[in-house]
Parts: sequence; structure tokens; C-alpha cells
Amino acid sequence: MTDSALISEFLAQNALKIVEDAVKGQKTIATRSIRRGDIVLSVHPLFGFPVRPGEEEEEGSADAAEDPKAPAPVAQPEDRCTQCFQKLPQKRPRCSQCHRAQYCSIKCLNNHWKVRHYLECSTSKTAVTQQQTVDQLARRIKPAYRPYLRMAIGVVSYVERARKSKRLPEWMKLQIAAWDRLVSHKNDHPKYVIRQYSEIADVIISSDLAPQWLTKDDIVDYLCRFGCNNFAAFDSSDIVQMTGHLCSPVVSLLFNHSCLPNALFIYSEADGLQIVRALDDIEEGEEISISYIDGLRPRCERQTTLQEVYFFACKCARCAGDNTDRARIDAMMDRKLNSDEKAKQMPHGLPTDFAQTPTIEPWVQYVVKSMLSCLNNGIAVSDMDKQVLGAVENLETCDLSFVAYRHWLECQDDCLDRISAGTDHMWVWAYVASLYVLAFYSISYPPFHPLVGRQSLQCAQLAWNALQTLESSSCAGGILPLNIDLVKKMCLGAQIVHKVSGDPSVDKTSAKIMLLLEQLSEEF
Ligand SMILES: C[S@@+](CC[C@H](N)C(=O)[O-])C[C@H]1O[C@@H](n2cnc3c(N)ncnc32)[C@H](O)[C@@H]1O
Repeated sequence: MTDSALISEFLAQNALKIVEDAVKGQKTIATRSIRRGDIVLSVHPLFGFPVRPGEEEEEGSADAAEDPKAPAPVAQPEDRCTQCFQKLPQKRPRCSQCHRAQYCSIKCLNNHWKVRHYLECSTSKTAVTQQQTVDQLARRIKPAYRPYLRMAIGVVSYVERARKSKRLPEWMKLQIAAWDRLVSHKNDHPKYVIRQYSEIADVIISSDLAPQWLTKDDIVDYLCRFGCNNFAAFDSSDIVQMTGHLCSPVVSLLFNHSCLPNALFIYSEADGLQIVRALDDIEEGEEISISYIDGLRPRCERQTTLQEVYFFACKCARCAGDNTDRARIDAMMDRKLNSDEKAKQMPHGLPTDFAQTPTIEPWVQYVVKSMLSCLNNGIAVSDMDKQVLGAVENLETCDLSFVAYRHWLECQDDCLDRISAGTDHMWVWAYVASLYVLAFYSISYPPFHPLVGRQSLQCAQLAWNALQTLESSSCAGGILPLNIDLVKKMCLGAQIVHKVSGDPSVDKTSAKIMLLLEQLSEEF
């Protein structure tokens, strides 16, 4: 089957269609209506590997490469599972053939073998030598670019395999066909990035890992493609902690970016699949989009990253500055604060008098309540705008800025630390801090984003703790910004949202809190 036929067949199987787009190159539309939470597609990434300590510095950092002639440092042991990228336990099964691949469980070992390791596993001696070569080569590259070197070597080995053998699994043929069609934006990358890519290319060419047919230009082109098409794998339980690097050309090829996307990609650790799920109902003919960056970032930051890394000016509804609540909030977050304003807007940290009744700014309460009631009723975000807009109208004059929000995030950590010290009212403050985060999440992410659900559940858990400690210290529940109905709604919100990410543990926890709240409300 030709490359085009492979891709067309995959699209047809998943009820998707690629169409040309004057601005974005091409885009993918649904050829059937898709329900919120449905899987749009799932595919094995072409290549992926866990993050390594010390290789996560910002791109362009001044960190120098190590002197390759210097004595080799004690080898940094891989501390993550080759399949799921989770931290390895003390007892870690290894592949009995190459002894190199390590896993957190026999299940991961078996899954990895069945899907790809049977193809790449070589004798223990060859595998160790190859790994040592890659590690040695990596020392000649700045830490931030080492994942690029590993990725280029990995992709080259798969392309080489495809050239030599026609008997590859279908998913791999599909991924390689898609890799060939990825945009590279070769002429758009800044000179200093191309210089780094050239250095990596030189290092690979000079090694015995480079096949004969590979030129330096090929490698630079591969690195450009990887630079604007790569994915991070996140821990599926919190979707925040980065666990690995993935190269999944099919997903890159198909989905454009939106700061308010209608789909989300997740790395499903158990089976090593990259899964794209609908975050909202998607109509037949509608474009399916994902977010390349964290939607929590303010508009100016998002636009800069999208321009510098992906080479386009984002004109999605959220960025276009239309008259919605989200656009207003973005405008507020973008506002440059002079130092006087900063001082005025910074909350002074958490009060030390914990017996004092905490206050939540009305707009935060309003945004949270509106969002949760929309979640409960399954209302679309466009209708939610009308409700939230009233609260957001006041934002321009409100004291809270993005700077303050960041500060609140720190306060939240601070709060959680202090909770362990055992002060009863700290739970209330932790709840307040987490409400601020929920308000920002609910205006920055699509309403059914798993992070919104997780945060709702955290608020509910903190509220439950607060209610309990207040009850035991005989404080009147009424004076608090704690309302049992609101907390129940949060649990429900969390349940609904988590149906989208398919995490059953959230359902269980929220059902338990709901039950406890029922008992508590009878006592009040
Ligand atoms: C991962 S590819 C997506 C597929 C791409 N549209 C194509 O035609 O091959 C990423 C590239 O698509 C384009 N792109 C993605 N989202 C876009 C958007 N919202 N607006 C304009 N261009 C976009 C940019 O050129 C970006 O570097």
C-alpha cells in the first residue's frame, strides 16, 4: 500500500478527513458527529523515551556541552520505565535479552515487547554499546538539546528499518508515512537553533550510528520537523508532570492548534498509545483541534511561543480578542503592570490570623459557581459566557491580576505545607486558595478539560476537611464561604469532567465526598 493510501485508510477508519486551509496549510475535520469524551483516534507513537534528569533546561540556555574528553561521569541510571515513563520502583523487571530496557512491572514489559521491543531488541552486548554511544554523543550537546539528539537517532533507526524491511507493523508504516509529510519550517527557525541542529547533525554523522544514505541536511531537516511537531507525555493522573518525549507524526499531521481546543491528547501509559479524545461535542464537518501549549498562559506568552516554536500567529477565537469573557480575561492578564500597580495588586500572602473569616472576591465565587452549574447541566461554553460575563465585567477594576494568581498558586503550596502543622482553619484557607485556581482553570481551559475536573475535586476535598474541622471546633458553618451545595456541585463537576479523561478514581473519590456531605448536611 502506498503512503497516501495508508493515511487515507486510517482517516476513513476514524471518520476523519484532511482538507486544505488557506492559513493553516491543512486541517482535519470530523466526518461524523463526535460526543464529548469519545476517542477520536488512538495510535502508537513512532518513538518515545522518558525525561532524564538534567535534560529539561529551557531551549537556548547558555549551558555548555560537557568536554567529551573529560573522564565520563558516573552513568546516570535511567530512573523511569521504558514503556510508561513512570518512576521505577526498587524492584524493576528488565528485558531478559538486552538487559537494557527496564520496566516498572511485568505488564509494562510484556506490552512493550508485543508492540515494539521485539523489533528493536538486540543482544545485550550490542544494546549496551549502542546506548553507551548515544550517551557519549549526548555529552557533546547542550543539555536542553539532548532529547533532540535522542529523538533524531531514534527516528533515523525507524526510517532505516522501513527502508530495509517491508514487514513492519501497520502502525509503524503509517507513522513513517506521516513523518514524511510533516512541515519542517526549515527556513523559519532562528539561526541559533539551526546552528544547534547542525552541531547535532555533525555528531550523528561522525558516529557509527548513521546509515550511509543519511546526509547532514537530512538530519537538520529531521530536527526542524521534530522541533515544531513534538509532544510531551504527561503523567495521566495529573496531566501536569512531564514524563517523556513523544514523536507521533500522525497526530502532528492531523491536528492544528487552538487555545480553546475541542480535543486533547493523552499518553495512555498502560498500553503505550497516544489517545486523542473529544473535550466537547464536535459536529460533523467541524475542525478538530488540540492545544500545543498550556492554555493557562496569558495571551502574549501564548502568541510568542506559537510564533517562535510553531511559526504562526494564532487567530483562534480566544486569541482573536472577540468580546467574550475569555478575551477580556486575556486582556487583563496581558496588561503590563507598573511597580505601583504591582504592589497594590499583590495579595500580602496568607493572613496569619487564621481565626479570621476568609473572603473570596465575588468574581471568583461567581465564575466558579457559574462554571459548575454549567457543568452540571451540560451547558455549552458559549451559553455560559452570558452568565459569566456579568462577573467578568468587573474584572477590569478587580484587584486580582495574573501576577496575583501566580502568587496564589504559591500560597496554595504554602497552605498545604502549613496544613501538616495541624491548624484547623488552614483547611479553609487551602480551600480558598484552590478556589482561585479553579476560577482561573475554568476560564483558561475548555469546560470539560480534566484539569478543571481535578481542581474541582481538590476544592471539594479541601472544603470537606474544612467543614469537618470547623464542626469539631464548633464554628458556625454559615459564616464561611463554604456552602455544602457548592461543594456537592464540585464533586459532580469533577465526575462529569473526568468521564472525558476516563479516570475512574475521580468518580470514586467524589462519590465518597458526596456521601459524607449528605451526612454532614443532616447534622447542620
Ligand atoms: C503539527 S503541524 C499541523 C499540520 C499542518 N497544518 C500541516 O498542514 O501539515 C503544525 C503547523 O501547522 C500550522 N498551524 C497549526 N495550527 C495553526 C493555527 N491555529 N493557525 C495557523 N497555523 C497553524 C503551523 O504551520 C504549525 O507549525
